[in-house]
Amino acid sequence: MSSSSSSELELEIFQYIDGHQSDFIKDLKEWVAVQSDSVQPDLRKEVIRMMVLAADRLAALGATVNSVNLGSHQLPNGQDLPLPPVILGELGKDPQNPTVCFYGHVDVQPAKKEDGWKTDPYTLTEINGNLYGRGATDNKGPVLAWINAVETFRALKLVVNFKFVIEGMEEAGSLGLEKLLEEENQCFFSDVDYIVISDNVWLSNKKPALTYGSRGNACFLVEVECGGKDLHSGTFGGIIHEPLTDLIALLDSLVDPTGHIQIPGIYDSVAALTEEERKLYESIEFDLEEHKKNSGVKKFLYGTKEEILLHLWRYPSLSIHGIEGAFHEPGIKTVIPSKVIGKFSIRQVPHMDLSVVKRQVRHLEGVFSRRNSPNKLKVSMPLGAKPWLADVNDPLYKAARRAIKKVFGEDPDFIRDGSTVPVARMFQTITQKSVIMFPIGAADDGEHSQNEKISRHNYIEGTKVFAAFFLEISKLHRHLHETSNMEIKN
Ligand SMILES: C[C@H](N)C(=O)N[C@@H](Cc1c[nH]cn1)C(=O)O
Ligand SMILES: [Zn+2]
Ligand SMILES: [Zn+2]
Repeated sequence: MSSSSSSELELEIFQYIDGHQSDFIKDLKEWVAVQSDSVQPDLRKEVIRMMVLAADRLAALGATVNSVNLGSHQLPNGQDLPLPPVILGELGKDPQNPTVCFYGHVDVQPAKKEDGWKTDPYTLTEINGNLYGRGATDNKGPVLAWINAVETFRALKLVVNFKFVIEGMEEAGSLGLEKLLEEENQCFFSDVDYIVISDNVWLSNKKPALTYGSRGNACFLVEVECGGKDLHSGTFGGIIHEPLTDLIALLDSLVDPTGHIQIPGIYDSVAALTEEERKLYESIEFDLEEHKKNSGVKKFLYGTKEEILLHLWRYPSLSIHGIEGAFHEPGIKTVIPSKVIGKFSIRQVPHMDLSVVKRQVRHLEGVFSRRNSPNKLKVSMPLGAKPWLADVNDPLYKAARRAIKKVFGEDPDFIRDGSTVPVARMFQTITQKSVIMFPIGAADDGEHSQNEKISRHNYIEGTKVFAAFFLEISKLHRHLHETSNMEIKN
């Protein structure tokens, strides 16, 4: 930590954080132990239990906590499932202080030991300075780092008013959240000055970063059905149009081997790359070999740093995620599945429009009709999140950059992210407040993957960075207000 220019208050705070490392890790262990997987319906109870834990943690901090009931949602099979509540928390109301609203989520992606985890995904395990467990970096670790930074301040002196938005459906598309934000815009958000999201990772394993843009995501289901039951492939194979064969042809029509999306018109509205941007990309430090090593693959689709960054941040991508209804167990089963559902998503970028993308995906209907199959095709887009882009000249970025410099001793990378935090764009559009993505996880944390982790270093120094940020944003905010008051007087 570079503390040459740190104030006494900062040093006191940093010492407090260092001295409470084991408490902070114990908290994370307790949270990781909850299987708050929002994707699998049978684990919804665990997500709701997790929301109670998070609400209790905020209440213990002294925050006023409102767990807002969002009702329920319907699954594609017609089953009704309760949505977890969204927590709106509040701590401090000093009109002299800026009000910073933090967003985080405490639901996680599915994880099973058999998927190839070295350790039990729901038992936080420290190996060589890394804390392994589902949700360690996405997003329980960063949420706790923020809460623990707030706790540190509360033990001393609050320089910021805090608000919290904690949800439990981010991994399933933040269902119900947009409506709540709209309803609360004139109430809960009316006195918020700044919004901070810490739900992504740095571009590098070691160098900190601040994120000013992210892609959106349009998720699609492609359902192909023949009769009402599975069939014996000896009795019916060769005489029927098989749903899985149709589906594979449909999925194959989406993207070519170079990664180019084959849906006509999909690239039409992608914002043109400016010369300034191109230069920016050239100047970004990015270790292609490190990134390849993190992914575990042998070769990327593109060979240069600039092409890789452009295809992650500036261009859309299409990924195929799975096929429901297809036989996937080990061994052989000579069956023809009667109904299969292909799942794919398109990460979109400015200025792509979700409704246009949805229309363009009707390309699948054309491919299907050329197959002359009597089967039933249904294409739907159950989820659509928009891309987000922020202004790096906002005071939020200045304060965060100073905090990073103070704690990590170097300036952050200014990056975009290829993944999606649906709430980023919602906050921006609905509240019109400034939003920053302020990651503390590293590029090799393995979000959504086996052996997800956050390093002890990032977790603890990340807590310090958030604490340093509170001081910086409070200084900057006061300065901005004094300057604007002077301008009014003159
Ligand atoms: C970046 C964030 N931690 C995350 O993982 N977001 C998910 C959200 C999502 C998008 N479509 C469906 N869920 C992601 O980018 O996959
Ligand atoms: Zn996340
Ligand atoms: Zn995630």
